[in-house]
Amino acid sequence: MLQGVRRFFDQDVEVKKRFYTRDHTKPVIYNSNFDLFTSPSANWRDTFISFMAPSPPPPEELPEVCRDIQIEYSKEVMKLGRVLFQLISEALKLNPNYLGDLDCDKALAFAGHCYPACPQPDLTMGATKHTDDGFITVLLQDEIGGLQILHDQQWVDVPPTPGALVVNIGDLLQMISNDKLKSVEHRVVANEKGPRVSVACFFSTSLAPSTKVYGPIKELVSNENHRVPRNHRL
Ligand SMILES: O=C(O)CCC(=O)C(=O)O
Ligand SMILES: [Fe+2]
Repeated sequence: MLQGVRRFFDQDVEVKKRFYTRDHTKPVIYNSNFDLFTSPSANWRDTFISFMAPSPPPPEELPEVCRDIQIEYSKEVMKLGRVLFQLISEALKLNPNYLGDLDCDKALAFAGHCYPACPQPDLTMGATKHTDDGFITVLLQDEIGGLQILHDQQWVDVPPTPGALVVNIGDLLQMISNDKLKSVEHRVVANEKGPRVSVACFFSTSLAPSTKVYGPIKELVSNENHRVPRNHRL
């Protein structure tokens, strides 16, 4: 999969610019700094994004150099997601199908990132400090490294392990778990070595307008840890 992402970014600008857009209704959204106009600072990173579930784009709309692997990889991540949400449900002492029944495992956004080699890495960030806003993120990173999480006010490296995936809890899962699970703050430092590539698959809500309301799961709200419900319509 990482080779497929490298193949996408290695293409000629003339080929890539066909996908260049900030319009989220397009099947592939390729740009530098998808949050350029809302973020306080820019990232040293380019990204292409597609929404692969529940309604994937027609295969011919995906970049030819990585479409087969992108489709296959996304299917495997969906299968993994079903198991992860069962395990997380059990960890929360809920019925194993609980989070699946809430559709936490139904919508997937695929992001292929490229962090170019940076001549002055101490002057910028690959990705500035943030939390992911969905339920969970399944992350595949190459061997270069740079991902860090904030733990006890200290930045801790998440070193790349060949064949391993990193799973992050996101804001929505923190909210519905009534803060039992924490959405981890993380960032990516820039590097003189590169390009670094990674794939972040976000289990989130579908982009389609929905009347579904998510709030803290009632079984997880007791008298001791009661909080003002923060229901979110998505
Ligand atoms: O590239 C990485 O290692 C992290 C990417 C990330 O945090 C994100 O896409 O939200
Ligand atoms: Fe992230």
